[in-house]
Amino acid sequence: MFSIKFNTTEDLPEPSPDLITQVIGQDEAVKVVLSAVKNKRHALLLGDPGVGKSMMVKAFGQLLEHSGEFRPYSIIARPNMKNSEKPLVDMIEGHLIEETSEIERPKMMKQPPSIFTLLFGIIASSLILSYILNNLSDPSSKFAVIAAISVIGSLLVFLILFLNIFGATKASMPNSISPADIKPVILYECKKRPLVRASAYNTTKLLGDIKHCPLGGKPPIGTPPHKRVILGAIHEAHKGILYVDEIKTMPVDVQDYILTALQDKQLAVSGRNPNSSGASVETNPIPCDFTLIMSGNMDDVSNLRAPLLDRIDYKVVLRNKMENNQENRDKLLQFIVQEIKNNNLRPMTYDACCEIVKLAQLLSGSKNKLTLRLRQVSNIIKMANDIAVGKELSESIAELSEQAVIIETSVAQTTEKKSNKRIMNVVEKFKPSKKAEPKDETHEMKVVKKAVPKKETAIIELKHINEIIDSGIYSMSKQVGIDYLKNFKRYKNIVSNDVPKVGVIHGLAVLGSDGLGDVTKIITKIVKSKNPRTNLLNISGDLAKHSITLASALSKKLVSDKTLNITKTKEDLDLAEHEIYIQFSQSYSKIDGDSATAAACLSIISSLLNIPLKQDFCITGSLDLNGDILAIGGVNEKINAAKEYGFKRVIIPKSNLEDVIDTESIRVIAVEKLEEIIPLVFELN
Ligand SMILES: Nc1ncnc2c1ncn2[C@@H]1O[C@H](COP(=O)(O)OP(=O)(O)OP(=O)(O)O)[C@@H](O)[C@H]1O
Repeated sequence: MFSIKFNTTEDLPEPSPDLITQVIGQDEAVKVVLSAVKNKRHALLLGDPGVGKSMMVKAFGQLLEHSGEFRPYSIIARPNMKNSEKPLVDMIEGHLIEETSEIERPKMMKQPPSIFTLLFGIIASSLILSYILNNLSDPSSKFAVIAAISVIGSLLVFLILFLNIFGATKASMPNSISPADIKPVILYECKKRPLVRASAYNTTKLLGDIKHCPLGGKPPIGTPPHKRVILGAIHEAHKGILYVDEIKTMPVDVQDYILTALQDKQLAVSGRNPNSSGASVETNPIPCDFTLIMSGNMDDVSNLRAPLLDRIDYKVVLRNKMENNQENRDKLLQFIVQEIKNNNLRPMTYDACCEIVKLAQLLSGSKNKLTLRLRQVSNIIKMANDIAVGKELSESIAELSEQAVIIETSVAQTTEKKSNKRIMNVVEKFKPSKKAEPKDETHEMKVVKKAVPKKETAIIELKHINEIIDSGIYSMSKQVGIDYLKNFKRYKNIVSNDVPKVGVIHGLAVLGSDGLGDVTKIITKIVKSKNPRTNLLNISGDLAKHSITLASALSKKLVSDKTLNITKTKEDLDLAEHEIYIQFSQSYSKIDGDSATAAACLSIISSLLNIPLKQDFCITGSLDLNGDILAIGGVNEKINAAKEYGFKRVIIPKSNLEDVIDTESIRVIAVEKLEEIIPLVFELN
């Protein structure tokens, strides 16, 4: 399996701390994007979720920190004396030194206590007052307390109301500006080449904002505009990388702003919320010369405006699977070791690592491939770790309570003269929460020590991985599928048997996006009718409907042309006077696709010619008009379903044979043409 032998992953070398060497299976993409970043070209990373897009960008950030010269800089904001609504933002190259000590850092605005605070205060003080008064017997003391609290309360109410109601009015009055209000503030200090990450939907984080001031935003009560400027990620990424993920959610106006920033290499910050006092404030353009890397899934590109897409030089598609060879299996092993180290997990046994490789095959859909959707694999490893650790804990706790019972009994027997309190003390000490070492180590306590859970001994074993895979807990659709099969399978009238039936065949389907196979019974009945047509029952998806209609036409043609080499025909067969009913029996979940065409075609032929079909096999395969059996998806899930229902044979397209992972306890027959299937499935004698 791997080029190295080991018992557990603890025997393997530690992973490299360099993130770039931790990215596996994306060598081409890494090379391309690395050169893009070095040459300050913009890039778009596309690929399935969890294939390592963010990880790659993080790795580039780590590399950039150590590459080339970088001159630190700071961004400061000053008040604009001519127009206070247009604060001035400057970039200062180099380290901030003492002469800029005049500059202060922006603090969060202190807001006056609200009316709610006032109400809360009144209720709280009334309660305290009533409590105090109840406890005072002297009437003069009661009077003094009431008077004192009334004076303090009135002052507080006045102050709060003044700040809340008259604050804004006061703010608009001509004011004298204090020196603190004209001090410049540091908005951002950049000491190393930045990698700034922002989600596409977070407009404020991306483009910056001007904070709201409930007091009107003018000194002395309000906060001056230059102190309310918040820089965006595009400004903080100046001279570095701006990484924007989730491009699907990027609003069109944000795309336009980014476009402007890319072109002008500068962008002003203005208030984003029209209801805020910041809406009327706008800074001068602030430098933002960055390398843009965006990422998303393949379909998300449609959300990007053409002019922005045009300015992205590199469009890199990340792979979602790699070849299953020794080199890549070793890489997968490296990934397991990394995940264990990076997430502080327990070591994993050799067998469990092999099972992860098998899982990677299954998730890739082929024996010859390994999935690169590694977040999913990582999640499974983490959950298996939780089970391993959880089992250890529960075993220890069980062991602990067992010991406690033994000791309780032995203490009771051997120290009859001692008081009950003493016994209770000993039993108390068995509790694992008591960490303190007993001073006087008695026999009972030694036993207790033995029973305290041993730390860090759990190992992730094959059974833990299998528990996660079998439960399907890592995928919602898998769980729904498992639940469906568990609760519904027993009602399904599907049994592998040796009694051939006319028009009845077992097809195979995959339920849900993450795939769980199921067997579907297809039944065809022909009835005499003046209206010759094909009726489809319980078939939901459009593709399925079209393909079964096609299968019906093809089977009629094959029967009328007598190309199937089947001599027996129904005496009264006249296709012009028959209506065909095809039913996907007990198929209640949405099934789409064309993988049931071969099965449906055989079922119709069986009905048309009145020849029974054997009932000991399942079949999957897409059929084209030439009678060729073409590849289908989810072949492994389908084979597993056939096994689950007890079938001994499964017919699959030849082009899928190389994907088949496990052929244990079932005969897999690969076919290329419809003619090849005829002798395998019809009871011709
Ligand atoms: N190619 C890879 N090499 C090593 N680990 C990987 C790789 N791809 C994914 N992983 C693991 O999966 C985790 C998630 O990957 P990452 O966030 O980079 O995926 P993504 O492609 O950005 O996903 P999304 O599109 O959902 O944001 C990583 O932290 C890492 O543990």
